[in-house]
Amino acid sequence: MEVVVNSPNVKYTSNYIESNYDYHTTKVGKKENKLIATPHVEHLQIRTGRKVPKLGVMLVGWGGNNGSTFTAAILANKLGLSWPTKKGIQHANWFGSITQSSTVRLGGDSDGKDVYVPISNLLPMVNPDDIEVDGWDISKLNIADACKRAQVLEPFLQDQLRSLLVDYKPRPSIYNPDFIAANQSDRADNVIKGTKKQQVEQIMKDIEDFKTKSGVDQVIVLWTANTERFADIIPGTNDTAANLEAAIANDHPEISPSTLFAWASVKSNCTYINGSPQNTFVPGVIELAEELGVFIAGDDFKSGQTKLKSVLVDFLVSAGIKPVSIVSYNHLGNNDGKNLSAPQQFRSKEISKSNVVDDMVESNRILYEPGEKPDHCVVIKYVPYVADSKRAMDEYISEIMMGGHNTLVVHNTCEDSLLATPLILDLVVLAELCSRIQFKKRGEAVFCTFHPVLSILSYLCKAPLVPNNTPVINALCKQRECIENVLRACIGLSPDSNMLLEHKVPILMSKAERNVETTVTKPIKKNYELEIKNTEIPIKNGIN
Ligand SMILES: NC(=O)c1ccc[n+]([C@@H]2O[C@H](COP(=O)([O-])OP(=O)(O)OC[C@H]3O[C@@H](n4cnc5c(N)ncnc54)[C@H](O)[C@@H]3O)[C@@H](O)[C@H]2O)c1
Ligand SMILES: O=P([O-])([O-])O[C@@H]1[C@@H](O)[C@H](O)[C@@H](O)[C@H](O)[C@@H]1O
Repeated sequence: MEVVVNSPNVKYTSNYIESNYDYHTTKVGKKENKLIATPHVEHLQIRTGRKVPKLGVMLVGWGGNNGSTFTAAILANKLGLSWPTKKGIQHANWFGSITQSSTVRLGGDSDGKDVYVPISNLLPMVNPDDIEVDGWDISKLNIADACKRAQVLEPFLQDQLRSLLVDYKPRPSIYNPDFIAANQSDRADNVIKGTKKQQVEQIMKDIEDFKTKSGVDQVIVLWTANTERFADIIPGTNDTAANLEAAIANDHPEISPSTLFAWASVKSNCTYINGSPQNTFVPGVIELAEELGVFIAGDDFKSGQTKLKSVLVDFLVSAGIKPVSIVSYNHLGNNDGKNLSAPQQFRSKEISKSNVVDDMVESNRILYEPGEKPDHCVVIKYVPYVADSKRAMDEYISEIMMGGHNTLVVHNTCEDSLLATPLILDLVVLAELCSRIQFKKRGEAVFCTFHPVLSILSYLCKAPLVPNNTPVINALCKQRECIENVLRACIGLSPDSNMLLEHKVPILMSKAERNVETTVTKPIKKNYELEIKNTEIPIKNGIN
């Protein structure tokens, strides 16, 4: 059901949803041994384009487990397919996608009951059924055969899609054996020859060719190819846009395929998203994106073990419990696992999986001294037999009061690609939506967009890429609230504070809830009356 906001601060025109939104924050300063908290408000005008474009998604690594599964899922949902399984009939769905399968609390009805709506009802979003898919792979296998190779989807479903998927053929791609595991070389039968400059030119031609042939209005390029080793950041080579452009022209060996794809995409005015952990976004690419105002986002889909970690550690630390040892082991047998069995590629993944607790640890100086962190160990092993069915085992040891310990052990088995595929959808749907959202301070003339480094997509990434000198947030609940509350602001609704005072304070409660009239008239005791203005919070034993 569509959501229409009844407010003088929200206007629906034929082209935009416009909202006057007061953005409230708290500025904190220090004065002697006090922290001074000062409420601050920015009076904003936000407008969201109502026309949803026809979206094209070009996947790098299209023939992989994630890429082929994503393509099959788009068609299976579009065609409303179902298939028999040993437990009965299974219908296509998008479980695991927040835009397709999650809801938000809109507010309370006249009976005081919470009203929840699909998150996609808040603002006009791309319908997955309308997405056109294309892409590249170093393996020339068509997508029907790629699905078979991936061993992710049931044969009964694959059989229904084969006649369609067989016509999806990945475009030749940029292959550089120096950046992915040597064990991937047997797949590389579909590569673009030539210099790096020629390869970039071909990628840009491919994007234009896809646009022309598909008739899409907008293209988003997303990397779901193999994890690459980290590239060295070399001053004079990839540290600025100009130097990177020159390095590409000079065929510099340290420019990775993923950076070439990012460069070509940004030059083609296409949002580029990195679903893998490598440092595709060298400073030269970030500078180009900022100069051209093109969105980039990443890194590394946050799909399973790490997603849970960004909830569990947040829960423990915010409960005043101190995680002191985190060991995350998993084994899997898909091609991703095969590629990650090589040390340099594993190192990329180890980095993205290891930094996810930093913000939560940093938030609590009662538990942790400056610089103190839990032991954190990441292990990934390749065991072919389990294929895409990843087995993850985690152990969390925490200190509780008076020298006690709490040990949480988690065992998690999942088809890894079925956790990542819905994230690909959310990344492209939300990135496209963000391209239609603009902000300005009330009274000013010019609207601006989000910063080109689209950190609002952090919820979907293990190692969020954020604008320089801005905070990296990994706590999943905060990341999800960020998305929810930005969408609410676009339709003039305040953040859901979860205070629910309307159910706690008699003067706000409904008559039915109050049921004892006298509590409303009960005099408020003097010492409860607080004057809240520039609240001064004394600093206790050095804790800010
Ligand atoms: N749960 C998940 O599946 C998950 C979670 C987080 C991150 N990731 C990352 O997503 C990526 C894809 O995962 P997957 O399971 O689909 O892996 P996959 O190995 O099945 O697919 C990768 C595909 O990329 C292709 N490829 C490699 N180099 C290429 C290049 N330069 N250009 C074009 N294609 C290239 C390979 O041929 C392969 O088809 C990996 O980097 C993985 O680490 C996956
Ligand atoms: O998202 P997550 O489950 O923490 O991490 C996953 C790893 O556990 C897995 O070994 C790897 O193959 C996937 O690419 C993904 O990165």
